[in-house]
Amino acid sequence: MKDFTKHPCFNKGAHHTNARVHLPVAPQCNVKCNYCNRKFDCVNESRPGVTSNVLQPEQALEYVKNLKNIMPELTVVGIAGPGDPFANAEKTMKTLRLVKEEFPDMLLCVSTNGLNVGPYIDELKELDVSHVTVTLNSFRPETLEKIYGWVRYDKRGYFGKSAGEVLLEKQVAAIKKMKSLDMVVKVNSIVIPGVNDNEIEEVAEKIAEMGVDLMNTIPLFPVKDTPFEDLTEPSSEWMKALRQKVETYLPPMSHCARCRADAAGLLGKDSAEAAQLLSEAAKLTINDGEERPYVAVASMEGILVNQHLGEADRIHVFKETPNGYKLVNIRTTPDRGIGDKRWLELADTLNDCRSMLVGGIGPKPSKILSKSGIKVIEMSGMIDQGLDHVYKGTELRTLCKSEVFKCGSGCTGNASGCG
Ligand SMILES: C[S@@+](CC[C@H](N)C(=O)[O-])C[C@H]1O[C@@H](n2cnc3c(N)ncnc32)[C@H](O)[C@@H]1O
Ligand code: SF4
Ligand code: SF4
Repeated sequence: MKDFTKHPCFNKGAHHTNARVHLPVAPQCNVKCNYCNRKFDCVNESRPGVTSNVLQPEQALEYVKNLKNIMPELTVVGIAGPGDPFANAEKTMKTLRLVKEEFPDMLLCVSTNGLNVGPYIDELKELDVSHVTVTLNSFRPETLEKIYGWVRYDKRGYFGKSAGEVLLEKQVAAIKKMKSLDMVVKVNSIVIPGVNDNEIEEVAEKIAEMGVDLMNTIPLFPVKDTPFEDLTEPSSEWMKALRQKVETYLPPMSHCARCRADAAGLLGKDSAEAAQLLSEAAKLTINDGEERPYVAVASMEGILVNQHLGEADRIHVFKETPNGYKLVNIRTTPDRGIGDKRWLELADTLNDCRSMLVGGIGPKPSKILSKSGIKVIEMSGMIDQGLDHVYKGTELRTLCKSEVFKCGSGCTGNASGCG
């Protein structure tokens, strides 16, 4: 039986003695919170959603191994972004599994918006993930509408009240299921002045009825370039009074440090050595996808992703090395005018590539390449950015096709796709 008293967030008594690490393996998110800005590469900012690197699961395991050597007081491994663990469910579950196999006594936890955790709860339980945090900000759709720009669930986008309704329904179902499996559940509620600050007691009452163990009322941290950037952060006196109200329903958490997605160390005392280990782990070459080590790129000059596949006579092929990305070779695309055969032959030519970066692509070739195991990514910009996305999982601002390249415009084709 694991010792739950060793979790510094769930047990205040442990926060001077027991350390936690957040593994930043989950860069994507399925929700747009109007207070969140997931900016990477900012070592000086200490707030949720920020990380200096994104790790692959295997890199994360190496990081934990090295960290445990210098931080024997490490008792908790959690995943809290920088996006949402279950918008990156495969990577999250793989990371938890790897850590559990290597460190069976480590406490495992995840922090999620709750939208897509439902299908993974049984597996989390099986992996002995004991502590789950769900961010739930209101029970009222008219308030949720003000907090969430959009919600993406099951490949559909939701806006306005319906976004809040979908999110709330999934959060409530997930919390109920987790409690039925006896998991320790904490709810985070971000206190947003003038938006949900007069509903926090209502949230406390309702989650207490659902058996939630702990409530963490977090004052809004107004972040630049977010819709809530101009709101005022609630004062500590105000937060204290609020926590006293919460206490009548369930235990409040009062020592949350609003940590980064790559936080490591004792709460409020993140370790500089850990930051160094994290950056080293991010450079490790991993074997995942070794049978397809390369990435194909449609580029005119080998620097930018700037070609529609239908227009490309040559494809640049890159690989990741410990010294950065290297061009492996340039391959000729099959001749035009042979219909689908052109794309089947191209798939064969690129059978050692795991992904292809293109400025644009028609539906037919996209389908054929994807079916043959090549993940097609439409983007514009520096090739290195696309390679970082494939190899390191960093976020990519994927432009919609019309922003990148209009099929047919500037193309000698007829805009009917390149098939
Ligand atoms: C970055 S999120 C990652 C986990 C997950 N995506 C979620 O939202 O629960 C971790 C926590 O930070 C909170 N958070 C993000 N931005 C914040 C801000 N500007 N002020 C206060 N809390 C914030 C989130 O609401 C969440 O409770
Ligand atoms: S769900 Fe979490 S990571 Fe996603 S936008 Fe909201 S706070 Fe940021
Ligand atoms: S953000 Fe709060 S709950 Fe999460 S690790 Fe930091 S102190 Fe713990």
